[in-house]
Amino acid sequence: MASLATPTLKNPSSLALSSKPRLPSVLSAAFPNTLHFPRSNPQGGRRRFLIITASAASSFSNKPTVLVAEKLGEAGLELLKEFANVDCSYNLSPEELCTKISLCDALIVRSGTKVNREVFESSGGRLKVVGRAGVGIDNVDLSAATEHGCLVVNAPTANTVAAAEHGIALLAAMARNVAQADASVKAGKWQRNKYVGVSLVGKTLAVLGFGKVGSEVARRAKGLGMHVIAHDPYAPADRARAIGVELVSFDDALATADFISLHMPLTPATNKMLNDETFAKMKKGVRIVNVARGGVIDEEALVRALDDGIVAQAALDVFSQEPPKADSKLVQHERVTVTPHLGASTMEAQEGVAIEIAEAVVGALKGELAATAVNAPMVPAEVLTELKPYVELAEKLGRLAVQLVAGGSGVKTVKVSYATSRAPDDFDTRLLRAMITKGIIEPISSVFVNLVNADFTAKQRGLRITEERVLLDGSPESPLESIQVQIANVESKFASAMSETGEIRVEGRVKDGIPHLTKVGSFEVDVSLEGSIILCRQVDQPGMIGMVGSILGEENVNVSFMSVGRVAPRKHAVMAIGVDEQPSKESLKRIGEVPAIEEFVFLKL
Ligand SMILES: NC(=O)c1ccc[n+]([C@@H]2O[C@H](COP(=O)([O-])OP(=O)(O)OC[C@H]3O[C@@H](n4cnc5c(N)ncnc54)[C@H](O)[C@@H]3O)[C@@H](O)[C@H]2O)c1
Ligand SMILES: O=C(O)[C@H](O)COP(=O)(O)O
Repeated sequence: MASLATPTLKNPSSLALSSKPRLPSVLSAAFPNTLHFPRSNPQGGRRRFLIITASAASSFSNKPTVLVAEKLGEAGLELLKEFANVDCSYNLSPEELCTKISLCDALIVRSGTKVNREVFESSGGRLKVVGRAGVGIDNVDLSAATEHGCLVVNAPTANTVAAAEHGIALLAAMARNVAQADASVKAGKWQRNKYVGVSLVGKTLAVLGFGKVGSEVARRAKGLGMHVIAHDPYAPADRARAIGVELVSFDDALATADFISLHMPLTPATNKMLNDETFAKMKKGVRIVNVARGGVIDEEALVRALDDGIVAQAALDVFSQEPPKADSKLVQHERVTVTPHLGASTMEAQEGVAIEIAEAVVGALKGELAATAVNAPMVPAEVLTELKPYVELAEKLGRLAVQLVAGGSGVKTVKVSYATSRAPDDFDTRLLRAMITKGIIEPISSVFVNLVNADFTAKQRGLRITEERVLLDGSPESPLESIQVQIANVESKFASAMSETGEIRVEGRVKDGIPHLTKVGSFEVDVSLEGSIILCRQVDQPGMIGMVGSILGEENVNVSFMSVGRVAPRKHAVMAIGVDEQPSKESLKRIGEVPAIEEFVFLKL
């Protein structure tokens, strides 16, 4: 039975980008719908690349537009302006942000802008990068970013010292009532007995969250003569040992600390970590510093703990709502010292953060894989170069396999086998998996798939992709021998594509840098994966190639490749014909009418 149905390629024009002369061949081939620009690493380290989706080739012929929605240091702005049109629009309302965002390729924010789902939805697919000029990314909806294929980068290092210094400043100011005493003197009072403080030396400080800021706070607190302990479920013990800090359990930290300093990110797990229950476990008279995020403390519980005398004092730079309400009991509390989220606000840190984020955003727009990507895997440049032809092969095998499914839908279970002699830790399949996913999903949906959203998109569509490595003997010179893609639990419109075990099976390998289809079902074939392919199952007999070739030749369709795979002479054979042009329906019908041809399918790559 011949099949004339050809699934429509939803986005054939996307392939046009790959022939744009300005695209480096490695990356344009890797992601035809993407912009990829390599950039040298100023540190002289390994170059990394980011795969950025380009909604329109035309947007690249002009400069990209970067919206800077909060104040950014001059040095960073200068860097951005060398590459992009920069729109500095501060204090936008959420509605104004949503309106503007559809005209922007990148957005840079600090902690004051909520980059929520609506922002990504309003961007209409144009927004490629969100740059968070700082560490905390709790104001960016990462799930929504990933779903929209938008990369999020942050600037995780430049404000570490500033935040640690602010933590120490609050610690000392709180212990010595600096803010309260200052206000009192300015109010004309002289209350020396009222503002007697407590000493830091010899006291136990518990650092909760022993990351970059936490460890810098610990280092400084030790210099002040404090005994420092830390709790962090993920911190390496050797880092703590190197600073002379003991890692302890959460409960031990709470029970022994005279001072607690918070330095963990705000996540669902850390949200309201300090609450009525945990305050009850603290030493009476404990003092708390928070330069992390307001949300890690249940603020109403803190007011109760202050009033009950469990917490003697608190010094807070951050609040669950910023700015907090003017009549907030916590802010107005006499034993609470507050600052308006100033942790990162030093001249030096702001210049550093601005440069760090501008470099990350420009690099990302150029196609570099950002070292500070928050929601995408990083693939080193040399790995990309090596994988380039396999990346093409992976996408094309995905495209072929899905076009072989009867009706093109119902694809839920895909099994991918990589035949390789590389050790598992020397063989990263994320990019290949993303490309197979792209190949499978794009022809049958309107979804645009890239490295950022491939796994998410697969999961969302209920597509389960399992991977296995078939270990080969031999030299691991080339990363891969072959890739096999199997789709289970579906019918095929080309029965010969079914394997003995009932899956649609296609297999390919790279020959002289060109991806080839080498197996369909149980039939060995050999056709380069360029243009389009006609697969025919026929009774093996002389003259078949000539017969089909002349039908195509009559309408000037150029045959690029032909190969026949057969089970045995004069039995069934599968003929794979590569064509540069798409044959007309009439020609395809004539091929189907050749008596020896039992079934055929036309597949677009
Ligand atoms: N006030 C400011 O202006 C300012 C400035 C910089 C950073 N910050 C905040 O400080 C946070 C920390 O910054 P960083 O650069 O040190 O980040 P980091 O990622 O280097 O460190 C965070 C640490 O918290 C740990 N952690 C995670 N969950 C934890 C838990 N449940 N209990 C204890 N520890 C946990 C992590 O393992 C990590 O070591 C940021 O996320 C940001 O919210 C605030
Ligand atoms: O997470 C951070 O980096 C700090 O909270 C700084 O935030 P900011 O950029 O709004 O100063």
